[in-house]
Amino acid sequence: MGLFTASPLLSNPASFATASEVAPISAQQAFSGTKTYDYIVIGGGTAGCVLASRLSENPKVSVLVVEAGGTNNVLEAQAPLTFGKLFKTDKDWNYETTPQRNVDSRKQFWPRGKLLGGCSSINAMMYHHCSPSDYDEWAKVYGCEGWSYKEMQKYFKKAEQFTPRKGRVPVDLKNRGSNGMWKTGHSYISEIGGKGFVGGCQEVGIPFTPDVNTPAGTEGVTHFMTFIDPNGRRSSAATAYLTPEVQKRPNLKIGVEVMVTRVIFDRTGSKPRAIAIELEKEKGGQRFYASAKTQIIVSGGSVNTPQTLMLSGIGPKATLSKYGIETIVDSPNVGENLKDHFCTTTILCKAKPSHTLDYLTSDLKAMPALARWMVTGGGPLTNNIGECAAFFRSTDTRLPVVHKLTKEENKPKHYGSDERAPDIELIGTPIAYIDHGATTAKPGEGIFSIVPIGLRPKSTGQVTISSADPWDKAVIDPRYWTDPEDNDRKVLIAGLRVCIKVAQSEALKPYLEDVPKSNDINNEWWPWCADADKITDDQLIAWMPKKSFTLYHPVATARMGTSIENGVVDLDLNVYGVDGLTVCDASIFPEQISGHPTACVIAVAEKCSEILANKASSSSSSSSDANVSNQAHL
Ligand SMILES: Cc1cc2nc3c(=O)[nH]c(=O)nc-3n(C[C@H](O)[C@H](O)[C@H](O)COP(=O)(O)OP(=O)(O)OC[C@H]3O[C@@H](n4cnc5c(N)ncnc54)[C@H](O)[C@@H]3O)c2cc1C
Repeated sequence: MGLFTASPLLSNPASFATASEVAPISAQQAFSGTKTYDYIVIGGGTAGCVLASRLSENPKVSVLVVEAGGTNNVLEAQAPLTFGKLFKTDKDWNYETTPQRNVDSRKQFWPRGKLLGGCSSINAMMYHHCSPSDYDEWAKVYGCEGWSYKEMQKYFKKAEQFTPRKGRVPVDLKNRGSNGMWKTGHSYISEIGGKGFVGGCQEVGIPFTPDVNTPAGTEGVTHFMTFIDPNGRRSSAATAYLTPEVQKRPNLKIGVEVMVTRVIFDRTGSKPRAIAIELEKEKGGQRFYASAKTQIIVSGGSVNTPQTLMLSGIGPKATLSKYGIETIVDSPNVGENLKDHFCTTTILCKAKPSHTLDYLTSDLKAMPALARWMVTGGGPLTNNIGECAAFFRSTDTRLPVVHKLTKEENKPKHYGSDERAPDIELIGTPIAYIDHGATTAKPGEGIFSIVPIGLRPKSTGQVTISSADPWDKAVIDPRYWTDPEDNDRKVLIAGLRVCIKVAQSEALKPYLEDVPKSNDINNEWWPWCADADKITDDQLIAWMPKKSFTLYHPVATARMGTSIENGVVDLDLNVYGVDGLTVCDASIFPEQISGHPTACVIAVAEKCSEILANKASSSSSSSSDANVSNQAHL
């Protein structure tokens, strides 16, 4: 076990795993015949980086983390505004859903990060605890004792290192963490967003709140906090938790550009026990194995985690049998209960180009901003796109615009996690956000984008497999807008009506151009250019699916529950039916939370690391077997 030289990232599996044509079948065989660690983390993404870092803090244990993608050391994963340039590259799993029957039968593009840091390296950096009642719901409604907001707060704080920024509305520092590994603060905010959009939200009755991440809840309109470091760089889970110092730890190995194809079990005992992982560098290539004495943790994210579990024999028996996979545990909830956040088509307002960031989509015009960012760490390239947002309830009677114009049968029910928790978010963006950023404003034109998001969907989807081949993509069917009450769409009608009023507010006017009035839903500026009071529900319903899109927040596909009947993992995140296997990522959320999930994933991973460390120390202190060694076997 020596210190690493050269790059600590290992892309040759032979340097951290053992080549073999056959998988080990017993713990004894695995631990004597393959490279062995105490912990193996599958996926060096958002949760995986936290786990690898925290577990390897104990120099007595050895940790291997294996990431299918490569390094996060690329400009687009560092300069906040540029993350969209990683979509559809080799840093993206580049998923697509099945055709969504209630969304014009369109397939939906689902980017997921395929690099160290996972989605936290390619996302919009919006830092959000969501609603405190979301976690109380986990505890009270889903029986997940130990996961209430009061209990989670400690992990949010443990993770965070907040740096106040001059010139920003001050926040109460008692609610912010100061000693954590993950850096948070405020990014560049445009005037059109910070004053125009925020002022517009206030005009319609949404109060300003400087901090949506406090025990007081998340209602209001805010200048979003981001995960940005004081040098203007993205603070992803990789940059925060796998720092150069952490990467050099002799007890941590980081494998990259290698796929974990399945988990291997010892089935000689009364209960199957996870003992090893199988790896491949490319489809049909040499197989490698690495073993774990203490625990294997699956952190592949909400799409890949259920896929890996199913390929390993844990999932609905009928699905596994269909593809000739031997069932280790018939676990009916693997891949089920999928919830995502879904947006309507974006409302586009024609803005004065000097007030938006559309010019930065031209590489040439972006050069001065790039130079500024590289030298000072400041300027518009630190904008995170989701710079300002508002959270409110679709049934809030203080927002009469929601109700006055909506037909009785289209009025939504509020399914927030408590009576005060939001079910709608509006995001205001100083740039054209169309087709996930792929369609830009015309040269010389400026666009301010506003979009509502349904935060508490009732539509429930599925992730499943289409074969036993790990290189075949998982099948994703979120079943958007299919809930029996059609409430998901009704919530968005309410959201759109508020958006339109904000778009037409006095506060935004000084930043916008004039366009001719039109009531034609095919006009590029509709519904901003229409008479808000004459827009019908039917028009909104016809328009909203045209370019509606995911907000990239799938959860719950390996959810935590009180038994295998309602969950995949128990309250310590152990997989039901086997020993030695944990899941830790967004897939374990029992229910969708009302906002942006990265902070929650990181808090969950902080808690999971603590659970695992406590478990190891209690079993080593109670173990009577003096030969059981916690030392690395590299
Ligand atoms: C474009 C975009 C914008 C977003 N914006 C925000 C935002 O502003 N704020 C916010 O809070 N959230 C945002 N999110 C959501 C948030 O980033 C994710 O919910 C969260 O990061 C998920 O963390 P995770 O650990 O569950 O999965 P991931 O971070 O996706 O990690 C999974 C990791 O496992 C790896 N992996 C998967 N399978 C294997 C395998 N078989 N072998 C080896 N490695 C494997 C993957 O490559 C990946 O690195 C956004 C997401 C996206 C995609």
